[in-house]
Amino acid sequence: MAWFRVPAPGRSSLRTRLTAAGLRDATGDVDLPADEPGVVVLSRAQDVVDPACLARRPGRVVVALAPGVDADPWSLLACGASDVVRLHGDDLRPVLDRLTRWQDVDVLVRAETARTGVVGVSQAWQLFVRDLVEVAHWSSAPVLLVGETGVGKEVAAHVVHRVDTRRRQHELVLLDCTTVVPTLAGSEFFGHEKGAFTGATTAHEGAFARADGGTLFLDEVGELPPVLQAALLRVVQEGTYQTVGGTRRRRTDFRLVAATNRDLRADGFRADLYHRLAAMTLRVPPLRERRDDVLPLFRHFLAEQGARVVGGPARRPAGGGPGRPRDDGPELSPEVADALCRHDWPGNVRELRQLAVRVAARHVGEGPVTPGDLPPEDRPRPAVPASPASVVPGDVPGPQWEHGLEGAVRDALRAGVGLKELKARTADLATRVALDVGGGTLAAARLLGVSRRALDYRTAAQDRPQPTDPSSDASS
Ligand SMILES: Nc1ncnc2c1ncn2[C@@H]1O[C@H](COP(=O)(O)OP(=O)(O)OP(=O)(O)O)[C@@H](O)[C@H]1O
Repeated sequence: MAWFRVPAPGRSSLRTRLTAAGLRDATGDVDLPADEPGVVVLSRAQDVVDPACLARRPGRVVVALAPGVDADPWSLLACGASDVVRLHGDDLRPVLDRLTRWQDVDVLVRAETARTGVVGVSQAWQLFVRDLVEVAHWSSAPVLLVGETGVGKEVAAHVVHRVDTRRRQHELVLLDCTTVVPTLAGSEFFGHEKGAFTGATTAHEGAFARADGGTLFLDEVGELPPVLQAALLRVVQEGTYQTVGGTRRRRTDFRLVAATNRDLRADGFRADLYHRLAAMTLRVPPLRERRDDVLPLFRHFLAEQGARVVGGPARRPAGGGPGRPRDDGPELSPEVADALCRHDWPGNVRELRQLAVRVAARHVGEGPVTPGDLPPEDRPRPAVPASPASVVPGDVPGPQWEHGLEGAVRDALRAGVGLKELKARTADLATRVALDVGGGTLAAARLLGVSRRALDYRTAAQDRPQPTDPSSDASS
């Protein structure tokens, strides 16, 4: 139930009218109520809104200024108010209309996320998904989704299609512009007639035709070649296209949702097309800006995997069928939860999902996910290397080799280091560790998790360190 606050005493008539409109009186609450939108009415010149309250509850509070009360609306918005309206006489409609809209948005968000298995509890995600649903449901404008790889742009495109009641009974056509082959691009977008070119043995329906009535999602739209940018602009402007080999223009009517992880304005993308696509630009926040989502998402993905793994633990059903957010995955040990929350997730939700797949494959039984369930390459680097102290004379060497030589090689390969460079780096690393431990190559080999022969081979090209502890080498 939406709420109101009228901080000034003696405004009982205002209270009575707001209560009669179905709002709950939250004037005495210590903090702004958390789950529902509401209104704070400033009815005297000396009334103020506590900015800290707004900051904790952004996106859901309208501040209403009674006649004669003045306040800077831009400062209130900057503090977290969603809107500032001036009341005229007894008319509460501007306030009530906004609250009703936000409640409708909430209902749609809850219904759609429950139906499609979209998970997100953080404030940043909630603000994003509410904006998305509002734009998608109450307008027909194109939507541009901007965000890093793996943040959920395609997931968001599905939400747009689902909540657009005029479009959802038609098709959502997904097209990844990075995979469009230039020579076939015309056919993929426009379709072709039978015999239009060699090999065109049948007519083919392109994306513009399939999306008619529905939604066209162009992923990585920044990769679209210039010639196709021009063609797309014409379709978007005129709502017509011509098939390859066709003789007449056909009509199409779709909602365009585009996604990019680059700044199209700075990247040689056609400015006129950009302005068409960017009518409603929404930024999908990266996972590191919504760390509250990490654990719910991880448990959701683990539960999905649990249901798929043959012989996986039989868990209670998710209570909603496939695609719904799941909270029936295994618990996480505190160390695992802590490690997940600390990670920066450069690959965003996709990276988290892939980790859940790897962890689900290692996890056994009904107990919590333990640190050992994380594959070695996914474990956080320990602050202090867990090397056997007995073989580490002298200083603790740097972090590059704390996963052993194999780990260092794997890290380098992942970073795209070439083979020649890799050879030089491993030789250098092996030599450095041997020097760090006082020149004893047997101790260094143990520390790096390889045989002494392998270490000798690696360091052969380098200046061989002189052992300072001959006894350690004598024992090999
Ligand atoms: N909020 C979410 N709830 C559940 N699953 C999600 C959510 N966000 C993303 N995912 C999952 O994470 C993976 C990556 O999401 P998606 O493909 O939508 O990202 P993207 O931003 O479109 O990536 P790219 O930029 O690489 O195309 C998918 O498996 C998707 O189902």
